[in-house]
Amino acid sequence: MASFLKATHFIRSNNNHQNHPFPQSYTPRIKISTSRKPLMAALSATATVGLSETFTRLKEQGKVALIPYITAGDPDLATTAEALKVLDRCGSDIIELGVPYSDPLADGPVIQAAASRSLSKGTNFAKVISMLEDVVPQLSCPIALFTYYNPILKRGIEKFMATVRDTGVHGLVVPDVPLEETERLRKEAARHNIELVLLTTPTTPKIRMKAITEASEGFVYLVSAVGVTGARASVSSKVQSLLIDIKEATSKPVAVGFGISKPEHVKQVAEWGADGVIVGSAMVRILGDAKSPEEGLKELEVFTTSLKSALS
Ligand SMILES: O=P(O)(O)OC[C@@H](O)[C@@H](O)c1c[nH]c2ccccc12
Repeated sequence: MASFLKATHFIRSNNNHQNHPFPQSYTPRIKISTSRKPLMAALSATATVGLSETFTRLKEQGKVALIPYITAGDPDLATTAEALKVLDRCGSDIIELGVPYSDPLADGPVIQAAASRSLSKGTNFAKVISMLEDVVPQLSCPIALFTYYNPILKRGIEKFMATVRDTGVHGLVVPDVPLEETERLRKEAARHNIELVLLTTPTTPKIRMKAITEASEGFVYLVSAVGVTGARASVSSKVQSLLIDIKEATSKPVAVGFGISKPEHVKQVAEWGADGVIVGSAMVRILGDAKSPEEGLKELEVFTTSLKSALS
């Protein structure tokens, strides 16, 4: 207990401004020492399947990936299992599944509320994993697990990766780890054939953005707006120039998330050259506001289908 608390404190207290939701995306004042161990062994073990292969396949077809995000356990894990199947059936190319966490500092009200409802129902990491063990074999698209860093540290990085990999999860998104600290995570992820997706934001300096694109696996997550997750009226036109900058820095696929909640948004971001679009809060809201799980799943199906057709 003490050691993971200390580790988390270390990460946060080294950031320029406290509790910055995206420590990957800006330069910390104090350089955090990183292991010098070569990554060769780890990298040679990476027979990447999953996220990057999905993007390669889509690119060949001239298509843009639809990546919904939902929070596990809201309204309950049985509904999450069904929701994953619905999302898969409606043409999702990758699904980002959030592990609920009590201090979701990068999340806006919709996902925060979903996480606390889920936690109050008793959802925990072990239960999410056992649900996934059951459902992943029934899905045709890869899962990227979203979690804050603390639950990983609590279990131990290696054990966490092994557990996640055993469920057949292909990717991992961890927003609150500074780039300098991702080396250990990346190494363990690579050893377990998990693609660790890193995030860049509109305020990330170019040189750091380049480093993020180099270190990111699967795809690069472009956060479209400063702030926290949540549906917005429109997608900032700045995304278009950010995409140009990122594409100059890397040939890896780039998926845009934050505030994308309508078919028009999805279409717009695709036209600006994104390789994927991530839609979170709008999905989470549907499941959270529904009168019953069945209603929620039906609405989710309609909504996902409408997003998918905006991409075809
Ligand atoms: O909810 P939005 O605005 O549609 O954004 C995507 C998002 O939900 C998902 O990728 C996500 C959920 N929580 C996060 C925290 C940080 C970064 C990304 C996320």
